[in-house]
Amino acid sequence: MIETKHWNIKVPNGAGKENLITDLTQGKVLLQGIPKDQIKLYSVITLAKFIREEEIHDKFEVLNERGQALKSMSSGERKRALLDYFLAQETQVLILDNPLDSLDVEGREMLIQRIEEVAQSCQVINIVSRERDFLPFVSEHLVYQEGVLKPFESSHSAAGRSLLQGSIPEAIETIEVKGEELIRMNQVSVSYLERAILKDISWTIRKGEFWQLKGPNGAGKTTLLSMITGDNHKAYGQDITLFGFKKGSGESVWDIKKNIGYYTSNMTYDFWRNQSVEYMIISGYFDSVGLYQKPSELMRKRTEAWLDLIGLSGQKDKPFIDLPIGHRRLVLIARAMVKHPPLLILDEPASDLDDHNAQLMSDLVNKIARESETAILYVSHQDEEGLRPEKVYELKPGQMGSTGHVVK
Ligand SMILES: Nc1ncnc2c1ncn2[C@@H]1O[C@H](COP(=O)(O)OP(=O)(O)OP(=O)(O)O)[C@@H](O)[C@H]1O
Repeated sequence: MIETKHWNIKVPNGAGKENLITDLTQGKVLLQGIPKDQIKLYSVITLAKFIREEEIHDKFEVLNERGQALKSMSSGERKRALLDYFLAQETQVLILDNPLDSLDVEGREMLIQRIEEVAQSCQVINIVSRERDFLPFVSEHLVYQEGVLKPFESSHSAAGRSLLQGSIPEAIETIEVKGEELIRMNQVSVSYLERAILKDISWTIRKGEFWQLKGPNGAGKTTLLSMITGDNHKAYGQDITLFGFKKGSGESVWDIKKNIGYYTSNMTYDFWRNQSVEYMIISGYFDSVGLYQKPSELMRKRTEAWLDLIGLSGQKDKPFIDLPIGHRRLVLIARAMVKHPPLLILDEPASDLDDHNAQLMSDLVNKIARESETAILYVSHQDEEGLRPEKVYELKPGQMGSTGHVVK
């Protein structure tokens, strides 16, 4: 009997992961001679297809143990549910595209164990952006570069050295907030259909503070954020004060939104497909992305300074969508920051990034924290090496919903 070889393959951002996946699923590399219907692929694209089926055709093929559909699950819950669905099917080869990304510590351990069990009877190919996501029981390592699979050698990080040159460009106008507090929540609780998610959250964010919000998958981080951004009607009737406005006191959406710069990793793929890199940053000065107003000279100058800082001035006319993912991430963070909002929210900014780009991103966020008056709320289930939040707020799940704790 021939021994089954499992593979960890590191694919740096921009190396052409889609081409590799096509070659694998068509049996052109590593999997020669295996029937195509015996090769299954788990990826975010597969996940998006299942969600579309739910939305358009009311077809609910993947449910979790609570019978919940993918659409209303948290991002980590979705990943787990889809992987469970795949792992339950018999197949000769399972290709996993970044399976551990955005899972919490416990979720990662459970999943690694589950994949190891499955690997007794099927071949596993684990494609990752970061070395830390290599499956520990797999001994064969490769890296995909210039369209070719090569032997893998561990890369040495440039930790401690700043990768960005220059300073954070200044704001054009100051956005004033009265007092020292930006956000105050007092005993905030949220439930969905009898299920308690958040329990008695009391939390204050003050001007200029650098917070990390963490907690395991499904703990309620996104739900808590939606209390701040005003995107959840469950915020009404709660004791919440946002930028000096008591929630429900007649404040407009704009009264709140003008104070927030927002970035979430979904934005990297979502929209603005035909816009240039320069436009993407300039549009941060305007309230609406679609309505292009004429930028002032000063806006252009500041945008140029941002492009210099993130090392992309030579690429300003390029379509945003053609940039590698790590650069798109920096552009979107710059876009969220151009106005120096009182609060910058970064929701899972490291997801899908490789080691080098994750370090660049952390570098930029640390710099913003050091050199501006903006408060930062960095949301992630996982600690990011090199990131230096001064304060950490942690959600801890419990029977009655997650409780919140200042742990640093
Ligand atoms: N509209 C909804 N209906 C029912 N349940 C919901 C809804 N929205 C969220 N939930 C549930 O609330 C819980 C908290 O979800 P949330 O997305 O806030 O978690 P999270 O901490 O951001 O998780 P992750 O790290 O996995 O993204 C999850 O169990 C989720 O399934």
